[in-house]
Amino acid sequence: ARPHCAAAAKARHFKWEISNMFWSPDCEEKVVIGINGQFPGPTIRARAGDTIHVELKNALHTEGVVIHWHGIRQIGTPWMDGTAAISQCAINPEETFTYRFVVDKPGTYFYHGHYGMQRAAGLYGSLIVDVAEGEEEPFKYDGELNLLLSDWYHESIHTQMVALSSKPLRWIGEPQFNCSMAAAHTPGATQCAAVNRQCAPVVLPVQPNKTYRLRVASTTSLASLNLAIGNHKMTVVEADGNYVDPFAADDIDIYSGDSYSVLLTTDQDPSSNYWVSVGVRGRLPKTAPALAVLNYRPNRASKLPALAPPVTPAWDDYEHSKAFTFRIRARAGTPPPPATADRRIELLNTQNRMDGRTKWSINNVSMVLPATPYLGSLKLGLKSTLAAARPAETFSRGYDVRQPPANPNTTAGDNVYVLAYNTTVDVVLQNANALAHNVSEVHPWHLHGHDFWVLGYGEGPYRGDAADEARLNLRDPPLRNTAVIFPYGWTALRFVADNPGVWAFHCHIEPHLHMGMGVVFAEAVDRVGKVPKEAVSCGATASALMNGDHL
Ligand SMILES: O=C1O[C@H]([C@@H](O)CO)C(O)=C1O
Repeated sequence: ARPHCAAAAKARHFKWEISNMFWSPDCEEKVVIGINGQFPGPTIRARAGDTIHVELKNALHTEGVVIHWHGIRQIGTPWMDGTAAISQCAINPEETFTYRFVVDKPGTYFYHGHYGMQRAAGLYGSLIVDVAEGEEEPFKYDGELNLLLSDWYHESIHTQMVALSSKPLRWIGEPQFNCSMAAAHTPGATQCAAVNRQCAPVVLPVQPNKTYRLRVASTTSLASLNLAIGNHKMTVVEADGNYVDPFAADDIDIYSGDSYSVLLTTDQDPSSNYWVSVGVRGRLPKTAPALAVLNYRPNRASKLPALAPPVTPAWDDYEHSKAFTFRIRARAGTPPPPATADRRIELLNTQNRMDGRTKWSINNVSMVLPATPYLGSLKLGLKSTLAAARPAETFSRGYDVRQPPANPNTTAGDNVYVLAYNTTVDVVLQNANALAHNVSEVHPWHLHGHDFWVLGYGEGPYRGDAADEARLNLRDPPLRNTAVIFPYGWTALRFVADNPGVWAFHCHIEPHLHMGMGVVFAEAVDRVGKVPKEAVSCGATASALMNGDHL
């Protein structure tokens, strides 16, 4: 027996400089936001229990920046969540801010910009947390592979943000070319030869007859994706940093904000390489599938696979998507949800018009973020932080989710829900028809500060009656931080408000968040510990601090 070593949690220090730089993600030179001259940013690797220190210098010339640690709950450190206008002030050019937080749970995570649309400018990277020293994963593997999926636009995010805020809307359209860094082998895209390392095809090197843990996460701006590997099955074992009941799949769906681990056994003809295909889901695929190479060593990586790339399911095959999603169940041993909730918040997702612009609204209010981050202003109890009225807890049962809104006019608001400490909260996300007839899109919703149990899904309007209740799974619902709503459907989530802070909950599609598709949970703010001044010294909070108020 191995002597049990006392938890050897480490402090892991990183020094980052964030700057704009020329890069060619798909062999066409553009400007990306890079970290230490790298795109995507450096991978952070740590063990559960470690403390991450990222000393971040903003070297963008004229823009603020923040980094959100997607999937890390920031228990006790809500000021380190990295959401501009919510958990902290944007870090000004030439300023340095140090993120310090504990990664308490093993899993596949990532980090990304959370100010304006900076994620879509390429500001992201992987964050992988291994089990604590001396502990073991509940499955075995011989090696590991990691894919961080993204999409890419040739227009700058500045152009995109102006277009999205224009009267009338100038929709940014579908991503220009690639769905991942792996795009270079896309049939027809001959300009993407592997001569330019910045757009060279991704190669996943493997040995025959081994089992690999493939980590996959999606930080796409818009696209929902599906991943398939020629002739290989995958066994899904982890979702969003939580173990799931293992199940085999030929292909997996990955929405923006999702992460998975799958086990892959290299039991195919070792004289060949195999294609990994990444295709678009849920929206007309104007972007060709991206390809990576599963390279059975010692074959050369450039040896073309004998088989054609696997064809990912049709973009609008929602039955396929649902079948995959519904198979995701918690692994035995996962904490079960409380049997009942104290509060149910029902959120109707609609596309609307406001003053000639196109917006996304929640219960007919489109979210706008304040000049002063909530964590400071609410902690100080500054008057006029919130509007007089709190947002609606539900929507009219008479609303026809199958039709475009009868009255498309919407208003703007803070969408801040105040949650009492330790209450159990149910959220029902209700999808609806967009402005155009017969259009209802997929929206992946991401919650900061928590995992939630995904209790269930339904078609059409949620009524909260016995039939809807019967659809809820209280036995083995998966814990996740991102959950999708399918077209015209609803999704029910449950979480316990046990992490004081101010947390964003929003559609992870970057342009949709920009268009107002989100809410904020102000959770037991009176119980938030001492907020570091450097996180919230701006706007009305800075004035109050100068006047002698204390955080
Ligand atoms: O927000 C969106 O706007 C467009 C379309 O609805 C209007 O052009 C689209 O596809 C979105 O997802």
